[in-house]
Amino acid sequence: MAAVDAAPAMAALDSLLCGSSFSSADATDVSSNSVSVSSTPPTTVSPDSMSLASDSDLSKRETVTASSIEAVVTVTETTEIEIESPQQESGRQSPVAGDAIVVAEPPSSTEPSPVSRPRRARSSLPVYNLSKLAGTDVHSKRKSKGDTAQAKRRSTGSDDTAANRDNSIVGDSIDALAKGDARSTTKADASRRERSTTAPNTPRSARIAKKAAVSPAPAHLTRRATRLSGAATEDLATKLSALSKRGKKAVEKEISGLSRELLRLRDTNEFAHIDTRPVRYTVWSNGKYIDIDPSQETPASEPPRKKAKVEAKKAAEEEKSVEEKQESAPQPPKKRTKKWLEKGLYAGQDAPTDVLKGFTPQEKKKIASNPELMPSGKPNKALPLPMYNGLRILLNERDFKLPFDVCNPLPPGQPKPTAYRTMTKNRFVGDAASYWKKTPHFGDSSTCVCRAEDGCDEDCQNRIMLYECDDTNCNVGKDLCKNRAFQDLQERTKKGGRYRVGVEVYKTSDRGYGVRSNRCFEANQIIMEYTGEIITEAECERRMNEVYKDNECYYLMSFDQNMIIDATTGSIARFVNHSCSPNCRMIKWIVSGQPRMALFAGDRPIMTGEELTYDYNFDPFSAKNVQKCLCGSPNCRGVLGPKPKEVKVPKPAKEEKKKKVVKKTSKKISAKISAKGLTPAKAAPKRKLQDAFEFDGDDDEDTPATKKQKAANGLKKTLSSATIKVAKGAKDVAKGASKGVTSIKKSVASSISVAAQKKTTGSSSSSSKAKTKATTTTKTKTTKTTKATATIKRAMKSGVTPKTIAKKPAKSIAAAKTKAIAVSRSPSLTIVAAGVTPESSSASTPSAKEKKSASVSTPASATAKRDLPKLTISGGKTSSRKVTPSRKALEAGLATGSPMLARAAAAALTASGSPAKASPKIKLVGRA
Ligand SMILES: C[S@@+](CC[C@H](N)C(=O)[O-])C[C@H]1O[C@@H](n2cnc3c(N)ncnc32)[C@H](O)[C@@H]1O
Repeated sequence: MAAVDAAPAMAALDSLLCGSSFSSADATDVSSNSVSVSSTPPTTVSPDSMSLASDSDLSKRETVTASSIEAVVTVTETTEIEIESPQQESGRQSPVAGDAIVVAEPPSSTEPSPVSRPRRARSSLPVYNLSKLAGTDVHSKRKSKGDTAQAKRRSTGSDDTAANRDNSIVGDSIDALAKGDARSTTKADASRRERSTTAPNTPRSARIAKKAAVSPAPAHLTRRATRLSGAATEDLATKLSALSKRGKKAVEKEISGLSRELLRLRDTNEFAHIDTRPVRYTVWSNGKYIDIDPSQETPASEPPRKKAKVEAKKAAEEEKSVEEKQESAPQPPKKRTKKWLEKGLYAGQDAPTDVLKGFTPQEKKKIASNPELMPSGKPNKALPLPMYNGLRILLNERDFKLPFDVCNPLPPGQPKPTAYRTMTKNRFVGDAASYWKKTPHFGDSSTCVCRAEDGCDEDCQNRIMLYECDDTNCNVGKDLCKNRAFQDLQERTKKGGRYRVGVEVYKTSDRGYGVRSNRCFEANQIIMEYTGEIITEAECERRMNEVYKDNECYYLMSFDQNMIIDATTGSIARFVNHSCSPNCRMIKWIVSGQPRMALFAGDRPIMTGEELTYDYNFDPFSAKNVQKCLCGSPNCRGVLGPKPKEVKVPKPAKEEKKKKVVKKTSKKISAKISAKGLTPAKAAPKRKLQDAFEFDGDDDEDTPATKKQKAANGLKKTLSSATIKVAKGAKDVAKGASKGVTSIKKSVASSISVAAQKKTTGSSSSSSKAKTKATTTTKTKTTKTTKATATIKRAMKSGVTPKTIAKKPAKSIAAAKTKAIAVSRSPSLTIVAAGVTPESSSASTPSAKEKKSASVSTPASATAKRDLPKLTISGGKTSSRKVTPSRKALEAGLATGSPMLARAAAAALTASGSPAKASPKIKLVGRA
């Protein structure tokens, strides 16, 4: 052992230090105690080969021991084990064990070795006590009996770190190796032994401790204890200085490298097992991940930087808000502006301009004497008084109540039809479009002759003809023109909203759905357009048989050119119910050359909340198709059918024949429709020729003003009857106006196309002449596909300028305020003859005498004529007004639906020196 070479020792040390921190711990394996603690002991003790080796083997083993530290360790271990073998316990001493002990004994006899112990003591030691080796003997009985020494050991041991212990041992080993003598080695061994004595849980240690307690510990023991308690590193450094350069470097390198690395690691959160990542709370619902708003997460989960940012932001915001507060503080609080309700009971209805209208002179005096009652001229921003009675109420100082719905006329949430598809514009479907294009019969409008001050009022020729003014046919201009109902409607409803639209569908108690007003409407004001799909008769038939066969209600209405509007997909006007005393009318107008249907208010204003109705006036064709009318008006006819007069009026046999032929073409479909549900549209009555000129039953109730309005708005007529009327009217006009009209092909026309062209030659001076060409095309329809056209062409020179032609009749019409010439287009084509209101149409029929003299022929209804206003021409003085022949012709022409034809006829009349020229006055005979 003394001959141990330093080089292999250093190499061994090197290998010991090159590893983890546990490498140095492994170095403690040189201690037998360490071995016994760290290694897994066998459960049964049996002498190994080394313990049984003979003396002769000893020399060999020593050589091995000298060759490497590991060998030394092995030997030592073996020695230790041998010492504690049960064979020794039985008194049989192994030579190896004895030798080993001898080697470990210090040479000096004066200094007792701390590790030397009596053989007796050694033999009494238990061999391989598992609990001791594993360190679990602290829980043994001895501990519970108050083994203070053991407790002390344990507390001492807890102070010592493993590293210190290891270092001290390594230091001892190095020390010994560096000295290179046996004594040093022995000393190192002794230190190992001493180390083993400090190891806990061995009875031997306990005994040593007892000894130490009795006698003071030797100096070297004290020093070693100090070393074990923490000064070992310094010692190590001191001792390393004794090493050779190479060894020192190697050791320093390893140690310093390790410590640096450890230092670096120690500062990391990872090393300290600190998780700084934010905790994200995840929520899963029904197998889906729900992302939580990060702002809802606990602030603790925010990383510090983010937290700092958020805090800074918050602080900035607070500062800002404080600044704002400071800034806003001195400012006076904003004045709240009251928003007044403008809608309600009077929505859409202008207040009367003349507040004194209708007051008696006494009342007027009273009002004048009380200036408070007189209107100040300032706009009234308060809740208005009842519009027409307000002033009177104030005057008489009466109490009054405003209706409950003055500001909220209709409660919301009305039930609506399920299949509720709307269409705001007509749409041609199938063949309808192509067929429609072939007959541009409405392109004959000419510019009206109204003046700015007139503003296209009731005397506007476009209005009379039910042509809407636009940029192409208006003399007044958009700003002043009042004949633009459809444009007004579009503007009104463009923005939407219930008050602008003004109508809503609601559920009636007994007639299915209906439509009521959401606002007020003036008399004759446009309310809504009747739109839908424009289809041919064939398509209508197909739909009736295939699509609507199970329907209870149909929304089909005869329109124009044998077409039908199917409003199943269309505007809500289709829900308007019938009434025998309606407050509205359905009228067809020509807008930009195209026919359009719309619902207009009747002759009296409509108040908010009223149900809107019009007279279907359709022919059920069969008694079994008759539906009971539930309108509830006093003059209810009892059924949804034509007006009684229309049924009562006897018809000449000749006309009956004609009508029968006409009916053939459309009866088939109409009958089907009426059989299915008696809708107003398809089942529209086939008006008889004279029906178009008959009065309604409520004629007597109508004032002249009412009649005028009615005349201006027209009356629905059926396709076939209108055709006849037009054909006949055209013929009569031609006869009466000039007798120069070549011919009109009489036919059972389904429609009439009247085109008129005005050709003006020369300047606007009085010498200039106008050339007017009037063409009337009558389409015959004996079958659906055949058409016969009769064209009347007349080009005549007129002695009057176009201005004369145009203005004279206009003026004449304006003068006749009590009468109106109206052409009303019903779903097929409705014509109201000159001087005839829709309701008084039968009264317009001139007498036979008048027919002869005036040549103005309208289909007659002899029964009513005496009661009705008549338009006639006489050579004498007129009782009411004077009308030129051209006016007469114009009026007659208007009856056919074409102002141009009328003008042409008038020109012809003038030029041909007809009786009309000789007696150019038209006598308008009013009702008695
Ligand atoms: C075009 S729809 C009108 C809207 C219909 N009420 C609805 O709910 O769809 C026509 C049908 O309404 C019913 N109707 C309309 N006015 C009526 C009245 N005055 N009396 C009874 N039924 C009426 C009839 O059934 C008629 O066939």
